[in-house]
Amino acid sequence: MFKAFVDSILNFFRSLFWKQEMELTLVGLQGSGKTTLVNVISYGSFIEDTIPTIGFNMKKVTKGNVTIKLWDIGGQPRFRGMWERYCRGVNAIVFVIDAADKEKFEQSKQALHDLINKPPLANIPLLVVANKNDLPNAAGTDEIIQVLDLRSIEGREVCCYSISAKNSVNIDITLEWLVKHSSSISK
Ligand SMILES: Nc1nc2c(ncn2[C@@H]2O[C@H](COP(=O)(O)OP(=O)(O)OP(=O)(O)O)[C@@H](O)[C@H]2O)c(=O)[nH]1
Ligand SMILES: [Mg+2]
Repeated sequence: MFKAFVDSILNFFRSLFWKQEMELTLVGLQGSGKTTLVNVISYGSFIEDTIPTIGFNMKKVTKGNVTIKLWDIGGQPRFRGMWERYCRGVNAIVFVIDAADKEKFEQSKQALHDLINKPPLANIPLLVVANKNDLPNAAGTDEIIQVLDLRSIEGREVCCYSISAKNSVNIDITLEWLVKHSSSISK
């Protein structure tokens, strides 16, 4: 009883003084669902008619005491040269893969490893989100970890979640991981 009272007082003061700002960059092949995920995080709802991202978009959202700047970079081949620049100095990289599009797994693996092997991106935490788990043939996390060879990645925090931006599945744990594991590298 007394402990609960003390905890609530502490939480109140924490909420007054504890503020966190972070920047995340979302990358991944075209059509994997980056913009849809950003929309779900920002507005809490699925927006069906996204158009391919040309270049990049930025959205700023506040969740409790955390303000998150989300960089959403186009996944078309002509924009992939921009990925590294927008990943420099961010608190975490979010790599989005369409878990149902198995034909593109190899391409995703290449794109991911090309990116994270760039020296300026060393140590930046990496969250792989296997999106579209609402589709019947979507691969689960074990398969994604294997096809993307995530176990070979060393020297940074790495995690993989199976999500559905469409049905808002596992969006909360995705954000929780990002807030908890984000490095304090500043842009
Ligand atoms: N079934 C299903 N469809 C999804 C999901 N997330 C996104 N989509 C659909 O996938 C398509 C592409 O989504 P976008 O968010 O535009 O993909 P993107 O990664 O931003 O694509 P680029 O901007 O071209 O790189 C759209 O038709 C979305 O409605 C999901 O969780 N489940
Ligand atoms: Mg997009």
